[in-house]
Amino acid sequence: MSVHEPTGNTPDSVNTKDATLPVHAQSREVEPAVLDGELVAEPPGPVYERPKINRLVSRWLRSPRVPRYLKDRRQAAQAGKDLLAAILRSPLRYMGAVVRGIVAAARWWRQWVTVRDYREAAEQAEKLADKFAEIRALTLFRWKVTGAVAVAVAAALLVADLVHGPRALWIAGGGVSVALAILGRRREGSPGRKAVLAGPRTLTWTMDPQILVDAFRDAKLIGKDETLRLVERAARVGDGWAITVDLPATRKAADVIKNRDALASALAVDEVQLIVERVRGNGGHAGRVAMWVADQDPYASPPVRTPLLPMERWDAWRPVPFGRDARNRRVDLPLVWTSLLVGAIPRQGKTFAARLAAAGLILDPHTRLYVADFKAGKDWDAAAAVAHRFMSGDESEHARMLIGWLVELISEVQDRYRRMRALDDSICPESKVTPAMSRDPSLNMPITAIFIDEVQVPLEDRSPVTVEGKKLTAGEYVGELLTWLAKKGPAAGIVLVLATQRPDSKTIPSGLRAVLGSRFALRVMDWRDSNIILGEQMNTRGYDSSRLLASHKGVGILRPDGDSEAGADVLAVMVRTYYMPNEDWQTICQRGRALREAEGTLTGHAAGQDTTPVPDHAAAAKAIGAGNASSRADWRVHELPEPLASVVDYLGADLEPDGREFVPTAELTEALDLEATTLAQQMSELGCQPTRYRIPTEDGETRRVRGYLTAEIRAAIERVAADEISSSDDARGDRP
Ligand SMILES: Nc1ncnc2c1ncn2[C@@H]1O[C@H](COP(=O)(O)OP(=O)(O)OP(=O)(O)O)[C@@H](O)[C@H]1O
Repeated sequence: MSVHEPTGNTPDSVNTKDATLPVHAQSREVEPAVLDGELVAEPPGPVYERPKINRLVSRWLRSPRVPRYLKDRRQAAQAGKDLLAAILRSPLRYMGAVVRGIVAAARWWRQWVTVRDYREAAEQAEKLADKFAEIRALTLFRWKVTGAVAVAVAAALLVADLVHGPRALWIAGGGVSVALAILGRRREGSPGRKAVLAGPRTLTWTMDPQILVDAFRDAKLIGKDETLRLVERAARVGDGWAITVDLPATRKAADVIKNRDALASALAVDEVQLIVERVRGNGGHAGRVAMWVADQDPYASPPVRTPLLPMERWDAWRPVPFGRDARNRRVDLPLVWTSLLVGAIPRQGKTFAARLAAAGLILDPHTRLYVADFKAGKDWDAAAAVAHRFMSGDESEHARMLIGWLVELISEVQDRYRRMRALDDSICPESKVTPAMSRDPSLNMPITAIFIDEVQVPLEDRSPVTVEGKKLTAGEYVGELLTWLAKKGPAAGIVLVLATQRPDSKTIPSGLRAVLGSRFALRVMDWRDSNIILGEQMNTRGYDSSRLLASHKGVGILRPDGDSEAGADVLAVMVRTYYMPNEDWQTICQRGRALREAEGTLTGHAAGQDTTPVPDHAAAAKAIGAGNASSRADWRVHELPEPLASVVDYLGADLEPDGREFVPTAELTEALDLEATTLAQQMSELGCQPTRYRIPTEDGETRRVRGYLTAEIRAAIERVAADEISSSDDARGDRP
């Protein structure tokens, strides 16, 4: 029931703003406000009927007590197959159990008839000689009992045969075989003879779950007396077997992922064949593991061509088809609102991977492209037909040209933010470009992607540039501009895709790496390089791209942006990129050009208007705050002695004043593979003394550990830099 407000003769004082202001009473007889109302019955709220049967079905499906094979058709089919296989194998298994039973019974009888226990007791008490006569008598007696029982059984069988016919013999034989089968059944921990050098281990866990449990125990993923719980029985999925199990309480699925190699060894498969994932969300928990074991190397098959090839066009806002995982599931890569770093040693497929990302954007005519190919090959040439700006070369002049582009993009981003602030909320609800805004020609805010292949070339360029009176190398300036763009650009619709052959921290500034959202690491030389691309400690979580095989071209570890839909569920995934040879790439670029011509969005280099932007360095320097930029760059410029250089490498952005405050010695020794005493000695030679510091532990407590304050490490770097400068000044002074 609700009371409706009066509408007709409402006094103004009730509804107008002024009425809320205090009013001085003119006289005592103030006319009271007359509120006119009407009682009406509240209309009944909508009743959403849920049929009972639906409720039952949903409870059935959600109940943890109902086994999976009664909920899922695939699991039911697998259960049926398993049952059939068990029935077919049962005669053999029965025979095996009977034979084992006969052996066990014979062993027992031998021990009994030779009075083994009595004899051993006498031996231990060193009274065998005294008891010898007794033991002999007992042995004789037991032999006689055996003979009597054998005669009695034979006689009983003969009588039964004469009275009831051979049926009786069959029944007796059946009964004895059942007893023997029970005696010889396989039990956990049952003793058996184990071969010293058994044959090769093979993958038989799909038949015998005990082998899976043993493998988890052997890999030390569960304790000796712990076991697994089956969530989804082993079933054929694609070209392999999938199974989902629950670990014992307190064991973590993350640890299984981390120790995938040990599990692969215990299961006798190559680690590329074993995929281990956590089951997340409603159907999963921190101890639920989904495993998939491929029948053979999943990357040995011919690569799959990109599905973009037959597409007429693509929407840049949709994640771009990037590749397939080992289970042949599609892996898409969101690009808008994020940025991508691709790293690997040469000839592993970096350019191919970066081109895949580009292909999706090329097929959207509302996307603007900047392509800088510092590889100076012909891999990117076809993109010149669609790119707003294009260059190919590895000289200093190209690095300078890139600086011009980046400064232009910084002004563009600032301009976009300014204009977005002025836009109506219905068009621009947050300070972020939306799909509609990016396609509106009047707003001129298209998704703008900049692809830089072999980005280490401009980042290592030592030619001097002067920005607002400050002297920098071109490489440092490029690093700072890229860092700013990677930080601020994505929300304004700028996508950065950087590919590098040298993913070390001296080349890619840690500040830049820290703000690149998505990472793709193809094969690298060691785990440090892998961590530099994928992020700190990723090797300890089971993601190390140095373990990939050289023959697996295009296979890498993709760590999607944690903020994106793809990155919300998985930390990282191993993927083999789609194969897009040059002719497919050229076709896509030509199609992209035709689309842009039709939409009237062909601009810049592709449209023959290749104007070099006039860089507004003053605005860019103001934006990136050139002052603090150089202090960070200093760490890279100066040649640091070991172990300081490795510490700087390892800590990366954590060493910034707004990064970590303290780093434990144990963490450094593990990361740098150094003895604690060696590290302490070398660091103290550089004037860096360890200290004790309280750090939070996993259970919420704090613990005092030894380590270094990052401020101390920064001070040591500055001392080295100061020494270097003074020694070079001295050297100059000494010159005649
Ligand atoms: N997904 C893939 N499937 C199969 N082969 C691939 C795949 N991606 C790349 N390749 C092969 O790997 C080779 C090297 O690729 P690419 O040129 O991209 O390497 P790169 O890492 O950029 O090398 P560089 O560092 O020398 O520039 C290509 O010639 C291609 O044949």
